[in-house]
Amino acid sequence: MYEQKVLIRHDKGLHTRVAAMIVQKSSELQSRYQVSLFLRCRDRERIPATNLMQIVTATVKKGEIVSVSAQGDQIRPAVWELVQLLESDFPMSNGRMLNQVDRLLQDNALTAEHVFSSVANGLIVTDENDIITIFNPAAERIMDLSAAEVIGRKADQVIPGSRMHVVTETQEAELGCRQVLGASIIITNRSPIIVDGKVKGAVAIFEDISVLDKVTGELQEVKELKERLQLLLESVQDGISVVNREGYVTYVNPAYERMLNKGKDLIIGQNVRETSPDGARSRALSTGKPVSGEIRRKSAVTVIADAYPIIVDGEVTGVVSIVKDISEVQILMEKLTRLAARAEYLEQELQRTKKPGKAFEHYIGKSGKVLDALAIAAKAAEGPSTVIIRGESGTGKELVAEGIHAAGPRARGPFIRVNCAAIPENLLESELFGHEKGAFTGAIKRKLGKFELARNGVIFLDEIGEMDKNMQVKLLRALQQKEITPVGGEETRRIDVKIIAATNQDLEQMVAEGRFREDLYYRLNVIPIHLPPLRERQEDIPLLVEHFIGKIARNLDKKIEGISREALAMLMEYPWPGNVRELENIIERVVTLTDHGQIGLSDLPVYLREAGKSSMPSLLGEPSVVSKRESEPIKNVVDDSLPALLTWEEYEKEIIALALKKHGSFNAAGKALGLTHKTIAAKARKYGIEKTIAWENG
Ligand SMILES: Nc1ncnc2c1ncn2[C@@H]1O[C@H](COP(=O)(O)OP(=O)(O)OP(=O)(O)O)[C@@H](O)[C@H]1O
Repeated sequence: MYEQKVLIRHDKGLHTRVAAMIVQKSSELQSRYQVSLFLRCRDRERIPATNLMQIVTATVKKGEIVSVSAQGDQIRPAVWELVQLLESDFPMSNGRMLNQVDRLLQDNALTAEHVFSSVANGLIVTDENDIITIFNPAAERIMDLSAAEVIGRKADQVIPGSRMHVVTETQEAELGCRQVLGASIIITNRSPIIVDGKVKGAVAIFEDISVLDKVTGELQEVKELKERLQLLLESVQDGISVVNREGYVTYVNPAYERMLNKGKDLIIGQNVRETSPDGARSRALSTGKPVSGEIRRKSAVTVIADAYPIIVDGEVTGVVSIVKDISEVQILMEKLTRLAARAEYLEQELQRTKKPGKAFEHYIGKSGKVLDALAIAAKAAEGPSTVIIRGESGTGKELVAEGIHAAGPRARGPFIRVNCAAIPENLLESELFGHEKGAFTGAIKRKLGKFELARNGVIFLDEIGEMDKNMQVKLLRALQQKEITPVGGEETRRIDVKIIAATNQDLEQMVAEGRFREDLYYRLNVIPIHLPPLRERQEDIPLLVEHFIGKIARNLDKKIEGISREALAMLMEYPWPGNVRELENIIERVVTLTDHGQIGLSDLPVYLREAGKSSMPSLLGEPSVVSKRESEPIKNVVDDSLPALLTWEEYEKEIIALALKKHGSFNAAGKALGLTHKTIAAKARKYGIEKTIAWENG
């Protein structure tokens, strides 16, 4: 770049009018020589030689050196001519030139005025006496004052809280001052105007930031709200996820990541329509309706999810889902269900009048048949094999089953008794295998079956011969596969129980008649134990009588010394169709009703005595209650014309037929004889006397 230095000789230096002449000349030279001209003084930046304001504010004095430079085509003549002007005395003789300079100055003044008027900020200028010289339209608007009434007057008199005079005095700028003016908030910069080191007044530029202030405040509130929400989302234990209208996951909180055991980088960006098209979120997105209570397995946990569509102006723009980990709850539910079922069972057991015995020592008997049976039972207790206990009603099958449980390795586990005859056929399956109603509600309404209740213990299937054939199939499957399927459920459950079945029925006969499945018979008949009827072990009667007298007297807090020889002989003679249960019942009644220390012949029920006389029991007295009216004539059931000795079965048939005739129902006849109604019914069927009762009862 070509540059030439010039010494300024003009007395007033480059003042306004001189500067205007330089600008005018430079414009002319630039267009004539196709160049751009610049001035530079005191090592400052170059300034365009056509910029009046910049030349004036450079305040170049007489005697200072100014560099003139140019860029473009003919730089030398252009620089030379401008140097000539700068070195001259700036003659004003040329009238044309004078006019042009004046116009330039006028234009510049108008431009400045226009700039002041158009700026959006308020502008106030005061002179060194605090007199307002400029008050632009924005200042009028913000201050609600008209320029006409304030220009020419002292600022601190017309502008409330004005500090222009302070700035003029101190010559120190005040920047970013916040000021409340009526309902508005104003921010002001005030600066002193210093020319040639002398203060010439002050300028204030200010703007109304009320709206900005309000927006800033709102923004701050939104920020705080966002922070709070963020904190909330991060600290809740429920998993939260958000998907957008296309189904892409856009947000997940840390709890959600934990539940999935995956970082959010792997989750965000997935599309739920692809990863889980039937899930709650996909459905809420497609239908625009909330989906709640959806149970899902996620990673290692079970969760319940609710999904809510985000609806903006009637359009679904995404979905928020809230997921709760219910694994713990499920475990607790499970425990609760188990405990509730167990409590219910125990309560039922308590209701039962019969007190269960503890182990084999409670099974009284020293006869060979009893010892044989107990030896097998003790062996059977050691292993896991299925046991079936056979014997007439009242022979103590349950007592032996309890003994097997108590003597075996599962003694610490439960002993669960199921009377297959007492439960209606349609309920037996759910009683044994349990039932459930749906995955979640099932956790509450689910009922555990006896097989599950007996886990780690023993299940005692009493009266197995009464089980209906459909149920026999299901039981067989359960025993073979060692697992059960609860009613209404799909999942199978392993069973871990020792099975003891019992029956007083002739299972072999039933198999032959097709009433009991052969395959189930073999599956159950692994270790059979036969309990002898009491009439086949008369030698045990004294032991049992002594045992029951002692036990019952203790319970009733009575002092009974024993039983007379005659009375005992009579008890030993009686055939005991109801076996030990009948004997126990009779002893209980005798002990209850007797008033003296030793039980004598007269304490025994009349029918026993009559049976003793004729070797046959009498049923027309009060067999179930010890008669207090022993003197009353008792009609002998046995016709004198009958042969003296009949077979046991003939006696039994006669006894049962008479009991049915007298009492009219299986139940009442059973009670009278100390037998269950099932046994009575079975025997009646066996002897073909059930029709009699139907006919008799009309
Ligand atoms: N050998 C025994 N020693 C002591 N008590 C016995 C004996 N046998 C049976 N009992 C008692 O007789 C009653 C009936 O016994 P249990 O219920 O075990 O008979 P069961 O053979 O299972 O009868 P059912 O076939 O009618 O169910 C019980 O109170 C039991 O305690």
